[in-house]
Amino acid sequence: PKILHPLWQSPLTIPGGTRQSPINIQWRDSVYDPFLKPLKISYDPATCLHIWNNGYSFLVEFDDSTDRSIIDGGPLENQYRLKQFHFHWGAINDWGSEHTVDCKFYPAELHLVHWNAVVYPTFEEAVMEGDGLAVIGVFLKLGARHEGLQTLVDALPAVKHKDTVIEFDVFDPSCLMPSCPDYWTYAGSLTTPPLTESVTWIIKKQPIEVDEDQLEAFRMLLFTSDGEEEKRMVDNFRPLQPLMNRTVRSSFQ
Ligand SMILES: CCCSc1c(F)c(F)c(S(=O)(=O)NC)c(F)c1F
Ligand SMILES: [Zn+2]
Repeated sequence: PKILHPLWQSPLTIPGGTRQSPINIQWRDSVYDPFLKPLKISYDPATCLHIWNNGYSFLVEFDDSTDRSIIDGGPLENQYRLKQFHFHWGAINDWGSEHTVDCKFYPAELHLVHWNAVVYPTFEEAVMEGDGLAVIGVFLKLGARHEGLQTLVDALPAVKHKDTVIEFDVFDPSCLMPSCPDYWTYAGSLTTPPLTESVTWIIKKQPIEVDEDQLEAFRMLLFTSDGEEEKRMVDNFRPLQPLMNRTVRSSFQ
């Protein structure tokens, strides 16, 4: 029988998929690559547009019609434009991240999605190409309240239901970056439909800290639309996928 994911009604593994995400990052198996450059991040806070509950997560979307918010360097051959960021989280603090490190889950994971506008004319086309997307993954761990995240948390009640949007016109996602420059990188895929194998993953080694109230604010969002029977938006992470013939490289020794 075809086993479908309860949330996404899509196959848990893509037939013929050789570079699916997420994966467990086994620290000792990652290979230091001295040729990896530092990641360069330059975001313009004015490119922030709105927050949207799309029924899988809440997305903070950016104006990607110019190169005002971009990343460059790292494992990338071109600069990539910021399209949106979103999170994946659990019902409780014991799990929630998509990637794991030495089989350890974090309570949540931030994804900043960028696309290769140097080579591809649209985001939709980049989603279908092996070098089309670059996603920065940042782990969230329970700790001190994150002041930068709080402005986002305060807006979440306005997007409680699926398909609700709220204007959000100034936010600098750089405030969500950990101070340590170290990262792992590997070739992978989207973790939500269309699950295309188009992502260069850049996973930051150092997590950021958020407090319990901030994680609870994520958990009060709903998968469901207004008027439907309420289903809390939790556990919106995909199961781990086989590493297959891939090496995870590290930017640090
Ligand atoms: C056509 C996709 C719409 S944009 C998007 C997204 F909404 C999303 F959730 C993920 S993810 O796979 O869940 N996390 C990396 C993506 F990669 C994305 F590119
Ligand atoms: Zn994601």
